[in-house]
This record gives sequence, structure tokens and C-alpha cells, in this order.
Amino acid sequence: MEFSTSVYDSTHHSSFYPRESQAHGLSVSELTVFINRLLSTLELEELGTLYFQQLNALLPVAGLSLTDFDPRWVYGNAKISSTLIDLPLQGSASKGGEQAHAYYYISSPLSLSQREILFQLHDLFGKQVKHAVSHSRMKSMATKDGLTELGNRIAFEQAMIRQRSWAQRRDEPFSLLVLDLDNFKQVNDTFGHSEGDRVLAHVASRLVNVLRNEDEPFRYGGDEFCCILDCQTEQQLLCAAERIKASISSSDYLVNLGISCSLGGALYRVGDTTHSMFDRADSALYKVKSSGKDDYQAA
Ligand SMILES: Nc1nc2c(ncn2[C@@H]2O[C@H](COP(=O)(O)OP(=O)(O)OP(=O)(O)O)[C@@H](O)[C@H]2O)c(=O)[nH]1
Repeated sequence: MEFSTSVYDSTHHSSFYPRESQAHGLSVSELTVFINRLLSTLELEELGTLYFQQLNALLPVAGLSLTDFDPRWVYGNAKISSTLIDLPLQGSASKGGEQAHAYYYISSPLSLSQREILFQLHDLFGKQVKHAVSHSRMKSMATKDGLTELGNRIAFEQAMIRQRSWAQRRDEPFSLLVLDLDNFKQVNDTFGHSEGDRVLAHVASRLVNVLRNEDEPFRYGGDEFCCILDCQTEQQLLCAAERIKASISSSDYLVNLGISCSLGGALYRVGDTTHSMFDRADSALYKVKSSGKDDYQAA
């Protein structure tokens, strides 16, 4: 389509806006394509700021000046006048259940037709944002464990692929720890499933707190967790396992419920697949389980 090269230059964000002189002539479908292309280049976290940036960029289409233009994020409602425009932000994060609104304070009163155009532009952009946000939520739901908020098994497998390719390129090993709770079934059986759920969430938060930023915990399934660790020697791996075990056994809540944990670890070897590495860690875990639990081993 011609406008992709003539009206927009996609090589850089700042040059991605419609050129003002041409913007007046844009049709709604051209604007939609423009906004879609913008969104496809954005990280969703940046959307809040960009939402305003793009709307500001589109204002000239309504023949508006940006002078004394003061857009703000506001939650809740405000009175609308010809110099105050209230635009609900579709799909925006809400605070206490209230939708966020963008309020535009404009120095000179707008005509009805200008306000109408502004609303239309906002609506158009808002719809794209809404789709992008729900897409991102769905993506996150697919890779996040709802109970513990850790990455789930899919996220673990994806992270392992990234980690293995990094290890191969850099010739730097990493480690995998598999953790299984001891006596967890007893909590479910004695105190009920929801207490069991609380235990799993508690263990997850302990893992998040005890691990370094470079390390990542996942809930693999049931009462089993995996940690991908930036440990390059067996000694470092065992040290991390000890730290995790100590963190679990220092929780009065877990100890009073009779919960401890068993861990098996494996260091990356050249040619390892996720499967082969997981199998080694899991067989180390199995040895710990069969020799009395509440301990760790590396394969
Ligand atoms: N509350 C709760 N329980 C779960 C969940 N997922 C799996 N479970 C239960 O977790 C238990 C895991 O079983 P096991 O690992 O054999 O139980 P365990 O008592 O820890 O056994 P050991 O590992 O030998 O100590 C089963 O009873 C499952 O029903 C969950 O999301 N919430």
C-alpha cells in the first residue's frame, strides 16, 4: 500500500507518525492500518505512555493544536466541557474496579465536529489497544500458573530452549533443580485442598525470594517445582539447593504442617535436551525421595 512508504516511515518510532500535512486526508481504514502497525512495534508495557503519544499525534487530523494541550491519566469520572474531553481508555488497567480515563484539557473550546472527530480517533485507537491487551492477557494466562503466579510447564519448556541455546553459544553451563514437596498429600487429606493450595503459593513465594534475579522458578505441576539456575558448577548448584531447602525449613507455617522438600539437580552438558537434563535431575530427586526425603542431590 502506497502510504506505508509515503505517509509513514516505519524505521523509527518517532518518524512513524502521519506527516501533519497529509494526515488530514487519511481515511479511517488507513488510520487503522497505521495504528495496527504502531501496536505491532510496541511492547505492551509501554502502551500507557504510547496511548497518549499516538493520540497526540493523531490530533492534527481533527485540526487541533497541541499548544496548551494537557493530557492526563485519571481514574473515575469528571465533568466534560468544551475544554475538557473525557475519553474512557478501553482495555486499560483499572484501579479499584474503575476504568481509567484520559482527560484532555484544551486551551480553546472545541467545536462539536472537532470533538466528534477526537472521539472517533480515540475509539479507533482504543479498540486496537483493547485487542492488544486481551491478546497479552491470554498469552500470559497460557504460560502462567494461576495459583502460584509462577511460570507454568509451558513457560519452563520455553525458558529451557532459550537457556540451552544461550549455553551452547556462550559455552557456559547452567543448572536445573527439580523440587518436590514431601508429605504434601497429607495436608490436602487433613486440612483440605484449599490449605494445600495455600502451601503451594507459600512455597512459590519462598522460591521467588530466595533465588537470585538471574534464576527462575516454575511450577512444573502438582507439588513439583523447577528452577533454572545460573549455576555453572556442581558446587554452586548444591549451594543453591541448600539455600532453597533452608528457606523451606525456616518457615514455621510449612514445618507445622509437616512439609519439607526434596531436590534433585543437574548441570547442563553439551548436547543435552530439556528431556535428558530433566531426567538426570529427576532421577537425583528420586534417590533423595527413596533415601528418606528432605535432602538434595545432584546427578
Ligand atoms: N491442593 C492442591 N493439591 C494438588 C494440586 N495439584 C496436585 N495436588 C495434589 O498433590 C499431591 C501430590 O502427591 P504426592 O507428591 O505423591 O504427595 P506427597 O505426600 O508429597 O508424597 P511424597 O512426595 O512421597 O512425600 C496429590 O495428592 C495431588 O492430588 C493443587 O493444585 N492443589
